[in-house]
This record gives sequence, structure tokens and C-alpha cells, in this order.
Amino acid sequence: MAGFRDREKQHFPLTSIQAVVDLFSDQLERGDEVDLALLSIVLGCIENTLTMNRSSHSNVDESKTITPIFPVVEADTIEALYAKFTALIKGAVDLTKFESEYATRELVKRVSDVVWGSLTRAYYKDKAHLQSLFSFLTGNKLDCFGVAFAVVAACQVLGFKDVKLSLSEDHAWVVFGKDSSETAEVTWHGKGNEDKRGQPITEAVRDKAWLYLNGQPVVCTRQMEAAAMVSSINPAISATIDSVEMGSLQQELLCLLYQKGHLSRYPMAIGNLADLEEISSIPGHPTSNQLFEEAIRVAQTHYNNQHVYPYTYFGGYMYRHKQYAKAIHAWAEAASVIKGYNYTREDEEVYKEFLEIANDFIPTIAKVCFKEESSSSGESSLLQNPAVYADLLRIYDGICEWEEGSSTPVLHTGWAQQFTFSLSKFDPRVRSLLDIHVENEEEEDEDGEEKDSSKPNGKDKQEKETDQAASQKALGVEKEKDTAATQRTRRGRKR
Ligand SMILES: FC(F)(F)Cc1cc2c(N3CCN(c4nnc(C(F)(F)F)s4)CC3)ncnc2s1
Repeated sequence: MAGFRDREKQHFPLTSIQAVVDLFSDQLERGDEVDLALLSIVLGCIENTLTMNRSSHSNVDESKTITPIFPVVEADTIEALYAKFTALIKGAVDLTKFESEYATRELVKRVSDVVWGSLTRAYYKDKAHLQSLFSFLTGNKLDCFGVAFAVVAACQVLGFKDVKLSLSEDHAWVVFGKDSSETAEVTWHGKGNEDKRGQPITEAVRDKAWLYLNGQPVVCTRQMEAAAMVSSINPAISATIDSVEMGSLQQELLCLLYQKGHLSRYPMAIGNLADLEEISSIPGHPTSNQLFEEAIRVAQTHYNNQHVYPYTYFGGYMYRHKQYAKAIHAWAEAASVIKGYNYTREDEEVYKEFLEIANDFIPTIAKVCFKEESSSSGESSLLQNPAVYADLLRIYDGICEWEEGSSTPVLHTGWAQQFTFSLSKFDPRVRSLLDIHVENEEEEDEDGEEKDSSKPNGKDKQEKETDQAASQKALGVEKEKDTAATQRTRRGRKR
């Protein structure tokens, strides 16, 4: 049974990032005995010190040098909070009613009610730093991820090894029972939605629903739950300032988890590490590029390519580094994923991602490249590249297909204006280089005669090639030039 014993105590007092990394490393070696409550309280305590009520001059002296400050975390501070958590949970759940080795729906609901019942009545739910057990125990506040995490940590304290955290790209719930065959809502989602705590996630709820990843969520091991806790670290001191020490701690812990193989089924955590490596890469660590590509491969291999964020992470990275053709290609892949979903009112987060891509990033790319073309020798290869134009059509087609069959509309005229603006910046000749094939469908020409499908766009091969050769020659189509990377300021993300 996890507990606050000599093995843990020997790491205290924690006085540096390395000391916290050593504590995590020791815990991770314990396999599924990783003590979630202990680690969450420690991380929450450090985050609280490094990000809350820090006057902006606290560690800047007259010579403007910034002395790094790392809080000293004493054993008895952590032990007291740990004891408070175990007493709250064990005191509120009568285990004599739950004899089985495996959790039941009643047990899970009871634990969720105990956590839920301890929260203060009214507070801003999407404020920062409400994700940890430190926040729960010292402020009685948790965000929606934090409630799900606290339920799993509480079930660990009660000795139920089968209750596991299940994660989508914008929601969290638990699986439990023999073979993790049962599911249960344990927290709320979004604003103005009635919570469904205690209910199972049925096939009807989950199929074609992005919020549940169409039945392909990340079901966590204990070590992956530690990775989720590290991913939920929020280094932000204010809207514009991050704690360097907290960001470094998050990066070192994610890298430790990565090197031990605990991110191998967790695309978003790999993406979070990639984001941090992009801001300040550490020698010996994997590069951002490698990590973004690995996150995509993991989603393709283990989650039937139902995850959107690995592609939008990568697209954002390519966009920031001005590799626009690769960014547009990644967004086309993201659109190919979202088109398989039906949009509902609880999908605002992924709606915002596509809104920014289609109505901000892509029009900006079109403007920048169009300006380049008119200023230089007309050599903006992007706007003359048929592959990029095809990807753009895939993005718009995917978003339209996403809307089809959905209970809530996605598109409005603003989208159409931006679509047409961006498409209009491309050289008209790229269209003649496009072969839009309709996979194994009978094609009919205008008078209803079956068209010879070997003649795409109604032209025979010979005519087609002549057109293409002429356009290619006229366009001098070549590969997108890589341009210098730009430093990215980390985009704070709602958890
Ligand atoms: F549990 C919930 F409800 F909070 C859902 C989860 C979110 C999330 C996450 N995120 C959210 C997505 N996020 C993104 N960062 N960039 C993104 C992209 F749009 F650029 F792809 S998505 C970073 C952190 N990172 C690790 N694990 C999780 S589990």
C-alpha cells in the first residue's frame, strides 16, 4: 500500500528540480504502486510557491540579475496534507460495504461525491492552478481534470487498483472492474452542461463523438496518470509571464517519463514535451520535430488515427517555423480525422482549433506568400504548388463533412469568406494540375453516358499530360523553401 514512509521521506527536504526528478524516478520504479496523492501534493505545492502571489521583483536584484528560486519542500508539510487526504477519503467511504477486490459503480460514484462535496460552492472553474491535490486540500478547488484525477488518487488510497484515468483531448473519466470493462463519468465538462457523474459512457454517447474520441481514449496506467499530472502543470505566473523553474521541472519530468517509455501510448503528453523542447531544447533530449512526428505515429498505430491534436500540434509547429506547405499538410490530416466525427455543442475546444487554422493561420499564409510573390520575381512556389492547393481543398472538404450529419452547424459566412479569400490567392494554373479522383464510383458525363473512368476530368491521358506539362513548365513548380525557425512563445492551454 502506498504511504508516506522512509523510502519517500529520504528524498526530503526537496530543494531542487533534480530532487523532484529523483523522487519521481524512484516512484516510477514502483510500477503500479506510484503514489498519485504524494506526487500531486508535491507538484501542487511547488507550483503554488513558484506561480502564486509572486511580486514581479521578488527574485530580481538591483543589478537586474534574476536569482533562480526553488522552494524548500519539507516532509512534514507534505505529510500533513497526505494524512488529510487519506483521512478524508477513508473517513467518508465505508469499505465494509465494498468487499470485492474490484471497484463497483456505487464505489466510484461515492468517491466522486466525496470529492465533489468537498469543493467550495462557487469559484472560477477554468482558472489556472486548480488541477492538483494541493489545490483540493488547501483551497477546496479543482478544475474538471483535477476532479477526475482526485477520484483516481482516492481509489488508490482505498486500495482499488482497477480504477484508472481515461482521457480524451478535452474530457476525463474512469474505467474500472475486471479487464477495465466498465466506464463512469466522475466530473463535469464545459460550461452549462449538466454533469453526468456515475453514468457509463455508452456506445451511443461515444460513437462519432470527438469528446470521447470515438472509443479510442487514452486509458492510463499508474505511470501514465503521473504523466497526466505532469502535463497538467501550469507554469503561468500571469497571462504573459511563465515561471522558468516550473517550466523546467515540467520539461525534465516529461523527459524522464518519455525515456522510461511511459509516454508511448500518450500522444498529447509527447506533444507537450515537444512544445517545451521547442521553447528551450535540452542537449540529449529528443527534438521537437521527432516528438511531434512520434505523437502522430502513436495516434495512428494505437488509436486508429482518431486523435486530432497530434496533427494540430505539428501543424502549429510548422506554421511557427514558416514551413507553410508542411503546416497545411498537417492540418489536412487533422481535417481528415475530424470529418469522421459529428460536431456537438460540447466540442467547442476543437472547433476553436479549426476556426484559428482556417480563419487566421491559412489566410495569413496566403497573404504573406502573395505579398512575397508580388515583391520578388513572382516565385512564391506555395501559391503555385498543386499539392498545397489539394491539401487546402481537403481541409475545407473535411470541415464541411464534419458538419454533415451533425446536430450543431460548424460553418458560417465568415468561414466561406476566408476559404474563398485563401483559394483566390493561388495561381489559377494550379487547378489544371489537379487530378480529383472519385474512388471507385461510376462517373457519368453530362448526357448521362457512363464516362470512361480512365479519363479523369473528362480528358484523355494524352490531353491531360499536355496540359500538365504546360502548366508545370509555366509555373516552374519547386519544393517549398525552408525558412529560418522563429522562437515561439508557449501558448497557455486550457486544461
Ligand atoms: F483531461 C482533460 F479533460 F483535461 C483532457 C486532457 C487534456 C490534456 C492535455 N492537454 C490538452 C491539449 N493541449 C494542447 N496543446 N496544443 C494543442 C494543439 F492544438 F496545438 F494541438 S492541444 C495540451 C494539454 N495534455 C495532456 N493530457 C491531457 S488530458
